[in-house]
Amino acid sequence: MTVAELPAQTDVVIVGGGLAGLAAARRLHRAGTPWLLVEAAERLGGRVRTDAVDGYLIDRGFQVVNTAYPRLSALVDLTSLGLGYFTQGVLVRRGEMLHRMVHPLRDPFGAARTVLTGLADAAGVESRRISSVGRAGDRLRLAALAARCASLPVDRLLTAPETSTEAALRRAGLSDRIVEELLRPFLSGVFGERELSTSSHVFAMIVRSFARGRIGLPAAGIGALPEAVATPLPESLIALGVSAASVRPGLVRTSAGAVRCRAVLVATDPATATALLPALGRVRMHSLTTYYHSTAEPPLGEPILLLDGDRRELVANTVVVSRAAPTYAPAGRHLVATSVAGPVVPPESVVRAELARLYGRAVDDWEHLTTVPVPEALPAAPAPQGRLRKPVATGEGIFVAGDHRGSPSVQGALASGWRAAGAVVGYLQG
Ligand SMILES: Cc1cc2nc3c(=O)[nH]c(=O)nc-3n(C[C@H](O)[C@H](O)[C@H](O)COP(=O)(O)OP(=O)(O)OC[C@H]3O[C@@H](n4cnc5c(N)ncnc54)[C@H](O)[C@@H]3O)c2cc1C
Repeated sequence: MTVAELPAQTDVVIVGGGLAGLAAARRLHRAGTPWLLVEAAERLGGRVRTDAVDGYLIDRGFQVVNTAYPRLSALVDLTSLGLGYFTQGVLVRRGEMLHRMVHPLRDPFGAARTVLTGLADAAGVESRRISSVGRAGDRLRLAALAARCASLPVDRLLTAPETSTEAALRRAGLSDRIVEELLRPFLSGVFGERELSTSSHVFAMIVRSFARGRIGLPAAGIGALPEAVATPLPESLIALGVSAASVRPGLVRTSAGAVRCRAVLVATDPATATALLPALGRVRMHSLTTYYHSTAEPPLGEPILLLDGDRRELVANTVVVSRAAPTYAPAGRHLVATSVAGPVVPPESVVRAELARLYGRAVDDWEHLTTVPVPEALPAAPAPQGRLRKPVATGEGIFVAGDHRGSPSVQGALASGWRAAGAVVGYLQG
C-alpha cells in the first residue's frame, strides 16, 4: 500500500511490522477481522533483517532459527526456508585445547568424547592432551536438566520456583567449572548478559527449545523469517514507511494521517511501546554486537559454535556461518560471525586477537566486513518476572505485543502477537 492510500478507518490498527505485529496480522486475517498494519521502516521484520552486501548475507546480528519454536512452525513451513543447520553441540577453547561437547540429550555419557588426542577430528580440531570441560557428573546433571525442560508441560516450567539463571544452574548441582567454561559464555550470547541474572523461567524455555529442536539459518538470511510470516498477508493492508506518532482509544495518528479504528495493537520495539503507552513503564534492554569477517580458508570444517572456556569474558561465541548456510558467502569465501554481549563495543582489533586465540591460528588475512552493534537487542528479563506471559490488554481497546510481553525471543515475539490478536478478536466480539 502507498502512503497516499492509507484508509481513514478500519477495525484494528497494528503498529509495527516485526515478528509480533506480523503474527498478530496473521491471526486477525484468519479471523476475517479488517486490519491495517503501519510499519515505520521501509521493510518488514524489525530486529530480524538481512542485508546482501557484496555477495555476503549480513544478518542484523547473529541470530538463528530454532525449529522447536511452536508458534514459528505453526505460522511458517520451515522447509520453505531452506534451512542450513548447525552441528548439535559446541566446541570450547580451553588453553591449548579445543573440547567438543556433544548435545547432552543426544549423548549424556559423552564426556570422554570431549577428548581429542593428537588426531584432527571432523572439524579439523586437534588437541594436545586429554582433558574435558566441567567436572565428573556435570554432563549427567546437564542432561537431566535438559530432559526435564524438554518433557515437562510449559505451565509446569513457568510455575516452578523462580530464581536467576545463575542460581538455577547452582541448584541443579552444576560445577563452577562447567558454568564458567561452557554455560556462561553460551548463555551470554543468548541473553545478551553475562551475569545470568535472567529469570530461570526464560532459561527453562530456552533449554526446552534447544533440547527439542535444531538451530539453523534460512538460505536467504534470517530476514526470510518475517517474509515467510508475512507471505499469506495482502500487501494492500500493510503501509511501509508510516510511523505512528500517538495512539489513543479509537485513533492512531501517523506520519501519513490519522486512522480511526475500534482497537489498536501496539507491536513496536519496547522503547517505542513505552513512548506510545507510558503506563507500560520502561523496559531495560540488553545489547549484542556481531563482528563479521570473511576468509578464504575457514578455521573449522563444520558449522559449530566455538565458545571461550578461558574466562576471558569478551567473545560469547564465534561460528563459520557459511558452513551451515553456504549462501551466506560468495564462492571461494567463508563468513565468520562473532558475538559479543553487553553495551561495550570492543574495537575490531581486540576481537580479532581473541579470534586468533580461539581458533588457534593466524587470522591476519581475514577481511573485516562490518561490525553490527544492536544496543537494544533483547528485553532484559531478570528474576523475578512473576508472569512471563505479560498481559496484552491495557484497556479501552488498546493492546500490546512484542518480545517484552513474553520470552525475549522469536518465539516470544510471535506468541505475544498471536495472543494479543486473540484478545482483540474477543474484545471486538464482546
Ligand atoms: C542481535 C540479535 C540476536 C538475536 N538472536 C536471537 C536468536 O538467536 N533467537 C531468538 O529467538 N531471538 C533472537 N533475537 C531476538 C528476536 O530477534 C526478537 O525477540 C524479535 O525479533 C522481536 O520482535 P518484535 O516484533 O517484538 O519487535 P521488533 O522486531 O523490534 O519489531 C518492532 C517493529 O515496530 C516498528 N516500529 C517501531 N516504532 C514504530 C512506530 N512508531 N510506528 C510504526 N512502526 C514502528 C519497528 O520498525 C519494527 O519493525 C535476537 C535479536 C537480536 C537483535
